[in-house]
Amino acid sequence: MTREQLVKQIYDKGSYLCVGLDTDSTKIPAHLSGNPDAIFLFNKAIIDATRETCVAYKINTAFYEALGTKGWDAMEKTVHYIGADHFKIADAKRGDIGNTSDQYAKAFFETLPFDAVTVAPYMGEDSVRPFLEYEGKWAIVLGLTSNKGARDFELQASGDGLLYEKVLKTVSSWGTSQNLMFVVGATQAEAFTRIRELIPDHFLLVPGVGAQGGSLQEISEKAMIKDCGLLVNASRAVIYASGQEDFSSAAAAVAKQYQEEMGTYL
Ligand SMILES: O=c1ccn([C@@H]2O[C@H](COP(=O)(O)O)[C@@H](O)[C@H]2O)c(=O)[nH]1
Repeated sequence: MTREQLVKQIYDKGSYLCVGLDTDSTKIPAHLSGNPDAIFLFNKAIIDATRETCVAYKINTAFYEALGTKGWDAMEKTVHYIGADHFKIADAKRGDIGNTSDQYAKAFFETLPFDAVTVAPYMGEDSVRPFLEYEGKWAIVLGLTSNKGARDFELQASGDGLLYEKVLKTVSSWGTSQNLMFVVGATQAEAFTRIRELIPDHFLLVPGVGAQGGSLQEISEKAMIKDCGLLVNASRAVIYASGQEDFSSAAAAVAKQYQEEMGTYL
């Protein structure tokens, strides 16, 4: 999906919500959990309930890889079920020497129909470049993450700035704002103004609202740009809004609330 197509979806829907399908097999409601296809059926119900209110889905591959082939099959069915109108992110945090990254890019962009893969920048340019070589596909590079471990490296001094600032500056020269986004955690709201000085045009994937407590209002006020430039992810707050039979209507209601609030900032 191109930037133009993504932006059109955002303004047509009045939403920059990304629903995170962090589907934990231990949290599937009881009426589904005995079904051999429970993970996919849960995801399908969430997707059907949130399609109109979000523009993207983020599949965190860890939750599927943890289940072996059964989990990978559920992920594959899910990404196909989402379809072409939504931006599909594999949150896999990949990145390795060039010929290995080639294979990761092939796995998510050719074998599976994802639009974007999250990539760790630590191994440098040759580890990221393979994800930038597909027309209409995106690398979403970890910039400043939402967890407390961000202090261990990302927020440490490096040269005349902070390490994450160096990552944003350097990585942004490897691609363009048409094929490269950055992950910035919603819990890092005080950094958003600085981040927009460094990368004024790139889309940001922002996890950390909902369960991690980040403020949608603060992020939107500080980091929204003229064509939005934001995808805000919520996983647990949406998909586990209820643990009962009404889980999909509860998810729909939470996603609708996010959409309504986002509509006021767009
Ligand atoms: O800095 C980061 C990078 C990735 N994540 C991922 O986003 C979701 C957040 O889930 P919630 O349930 O909405 O908290 C999850 O997949 C994380 O692995 C992040 O949280 N922070």
